[in-house]
Amino acid sequence: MQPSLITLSCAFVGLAVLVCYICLYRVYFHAFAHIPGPLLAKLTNAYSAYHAAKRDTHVVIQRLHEKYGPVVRYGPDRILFNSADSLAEIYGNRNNLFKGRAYDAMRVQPLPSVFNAASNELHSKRRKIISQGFSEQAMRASEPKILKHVANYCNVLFGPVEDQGWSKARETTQWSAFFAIDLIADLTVGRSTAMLTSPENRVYNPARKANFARMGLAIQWPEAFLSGFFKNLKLGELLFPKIAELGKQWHYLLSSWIAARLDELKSEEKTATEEDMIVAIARYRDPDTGQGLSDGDLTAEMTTLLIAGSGTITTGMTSLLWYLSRWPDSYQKAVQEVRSIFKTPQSIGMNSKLSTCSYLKACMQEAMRVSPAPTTPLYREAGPGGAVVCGIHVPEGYEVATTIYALHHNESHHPDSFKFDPERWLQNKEDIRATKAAWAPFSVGDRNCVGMTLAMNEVLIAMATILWYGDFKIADDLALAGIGAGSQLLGPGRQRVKEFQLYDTFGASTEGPYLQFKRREIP
Ligand code: HEM
Repeated sequence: MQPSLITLSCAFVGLAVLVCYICLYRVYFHAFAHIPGPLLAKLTNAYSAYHAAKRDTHVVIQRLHEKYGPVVRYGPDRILFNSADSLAEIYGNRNNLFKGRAYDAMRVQPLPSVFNAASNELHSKRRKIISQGFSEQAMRASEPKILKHVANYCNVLFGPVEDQGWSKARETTQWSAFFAIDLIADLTVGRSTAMLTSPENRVYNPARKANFARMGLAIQWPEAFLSGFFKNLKLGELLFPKIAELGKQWHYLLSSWIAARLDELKSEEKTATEEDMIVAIARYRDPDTGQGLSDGDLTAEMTTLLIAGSGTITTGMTSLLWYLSRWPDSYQKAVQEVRSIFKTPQSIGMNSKLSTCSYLKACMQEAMRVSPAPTTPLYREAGPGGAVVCGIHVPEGYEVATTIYALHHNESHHPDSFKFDPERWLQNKEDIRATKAAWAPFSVGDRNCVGMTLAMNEVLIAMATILWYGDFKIADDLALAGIGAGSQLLGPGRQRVKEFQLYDTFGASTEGPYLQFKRREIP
């Protein structure tokens, strides 16, 4: 039987009343009604998903804080804070805030990992296990692999030369991404992805990028990617079909690498000779139960490491390359330091000499401040009874975050915040402490980055090796030189020419810088 016109009209009016009710409630009666923010953000998370799709989340949030102040409503049930205090309160260890549905929505693997585990209990169990892969012994074991992939990276960058010893312009985002994935695949599952050296393996790159884009959308609009009413409609996947499909393909590919390594381990003698992270992690046994991780849990954990340790390193490398190529004084000081500390390239490694490269380290910290890898707000959800952040009550189930990019450009913490100024990290101890309190590229607290030491070593070793072998400069070709730069044409918040532009895909994606490299004459 056809529904009558009256039935349809009633249904339409009913729906309109419901929508009006929800809108009025969210704007005037909601627990966050008193928090300022854009009207659309108060009504729906589709507002922040729109900005995730435009990849300008961090730029928009930084501007919203400038407009509305330190607390901004960025979704119906979400507020953002912007201070060192809020960073400590939200991500500090003793709060009632957890990774919740936003992290569930990002998950593709059937089982949770250390990254998206909601409960403290599961997280601390997993963190203990994963830390086996980052122990001092594991770090020492990783050094030869780091050096091998850094050598491949340098060979490509300094590669065939064209004019007066200078290479042609290299798009460093792409090469740094290949370096990062080759290295992390080798460190985690002993796999040679050879993206730096074998063009045929680069076909995976679009799937890798799509996975990050999917994560960026899902964290902003969890209800479109989670089970329930919307999942039946597959709204997230309907709106972004290519990203959703390619993103899943990346997971299938990583799972197949992990499965292959697990099969190898089972067929090897009990003591596997190759010390990749999966060996250290699979070997772990719970002291109480004697149990290790199941294959499914191992797959979830190793997938997390493969994803977490690739895009972030790419941004770490490219932003450092960008700022050193744009700030000649800093570049010269870093070159001088590296070439005076390391007499030979063989002496570069995870050693005491590396830790004396204080200027290079300051450059890295400063690049990670101005253009940090995490561009999305890392939401935390209030548990039963709610939480209090900077004096504001957050009811159970509602979410809060301090956006790292906005914090790094909060002028009260980092004056002249868009200036690349490594000297900030070389002042007296008191000032450095204040700078550091509002610096969080690796987040803080018990869910901070487990790979932080490894990541900093990778970036420092790679950059020290590049600077040891030769020089780099901005591409001569003006059409390429500007790629990655800010410009008035890119719109508000992206106008600063010397700021390396980030594009939010959960973590940052980047384009450029295009640089030319030249080996130096070794004295
Ligand atoms: C420059 C490089 C890196 C940056 C900037 C970075 C940044 C971060 C940040 C901000 C978080 C917190 C995420 C959240 O709260 O949702 C995080 C977590 C994590 N990172 Fe990194 N990361 C880097 C490199 C790495 C590497 C090389 C690995 C491993 C190979 C790694 C593994 C992880 C894992 C497993 C977590 C989850 C930790 C937990 O929840 O206990 N990261 N990272």
